[in-house]
Amino acid sequence: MLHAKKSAHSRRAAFREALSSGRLLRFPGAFNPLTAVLITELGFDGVYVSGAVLSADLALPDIGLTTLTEVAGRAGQIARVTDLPALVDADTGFGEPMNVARTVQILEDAGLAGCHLEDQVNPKRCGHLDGKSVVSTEEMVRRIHAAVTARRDDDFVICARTDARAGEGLAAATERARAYADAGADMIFPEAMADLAEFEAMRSAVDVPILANMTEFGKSELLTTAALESAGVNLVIYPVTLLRLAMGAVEDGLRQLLTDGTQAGLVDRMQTRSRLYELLDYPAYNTFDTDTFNFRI
Ligand SMILES: C[C@](O)(C(=O)O)[C@H](CC(=O)O)C(=O)O
Ligand SMILES: [Mg+2]
Repeated sequence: MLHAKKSAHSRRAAFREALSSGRLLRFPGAFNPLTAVLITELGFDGVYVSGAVLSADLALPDIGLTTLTEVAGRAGQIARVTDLPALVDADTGFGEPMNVARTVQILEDAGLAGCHLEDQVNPKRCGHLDGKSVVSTEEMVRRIHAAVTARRDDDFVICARTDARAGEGLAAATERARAYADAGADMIFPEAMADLAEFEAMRSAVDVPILANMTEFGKSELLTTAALESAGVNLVIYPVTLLRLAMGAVEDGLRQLLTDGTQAGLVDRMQTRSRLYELLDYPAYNTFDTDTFNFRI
């Protein structure tokens, strides 16, 4: 009811422990808090808060237009409804290393379990598009130092993402990953790996956990959890999957509504009122007032 039961710190500690278990953790991208409730109920290991989704939700392209306040606000709303750890996309950290430091503290305050910071230049773009540029390794190391030094909870996970694979090749990406881990990053997010062999190469390059981004319509082959786990990947995100599914259904539904002049033919595909109320834990609010849930559905 109302909120997560576990403190942010205990969720972070559990996240750390799970990351070192050798198990693959599955983090679908929640496009709103209600989605995070469903992700939790169905037994996933965590919730991802995607920058691409956050900007698309505002009808904006993912080019760094969203502000720290917007990202922290939405990520906080999502993190507070689940006992699972929530990992948020902090893009390039919203500015200079000093901005990165402030970003980390604000995301900690918002109850997140961790964030990822990437080595792209500003304005950034989706990691699966062509034409990306990255900052120097030294500049990214400064971002990581700022992040690691700023956090007040040592269990807050700082994940460093490298976008170097596309422009500089796999060897450069693994070299950067090593430098980022040496600088104190807790996890590496190698962006736009082509296939399992590339994840394996990244796995042997670093000792810290690694993250796989299974985004659709991108540059990575969509690999199964079994394959990723066998390659030693620690965490998989499905960042935009649920938004794409929902928007596909929304568009189909709108078209059918226009054609049929009624939504009657769509009702079978909808989440029912009773399922929605179950997810909202509606009856539990009778703890406050027994007249709250006094109807049948
Ligand atoms: C993971 C990602 O950073 C995101 O914002 O979700 C995106 C996903 C996408 O655009 O498909 C990315 O840059 O890979
Ligand atoms: Mg992103």
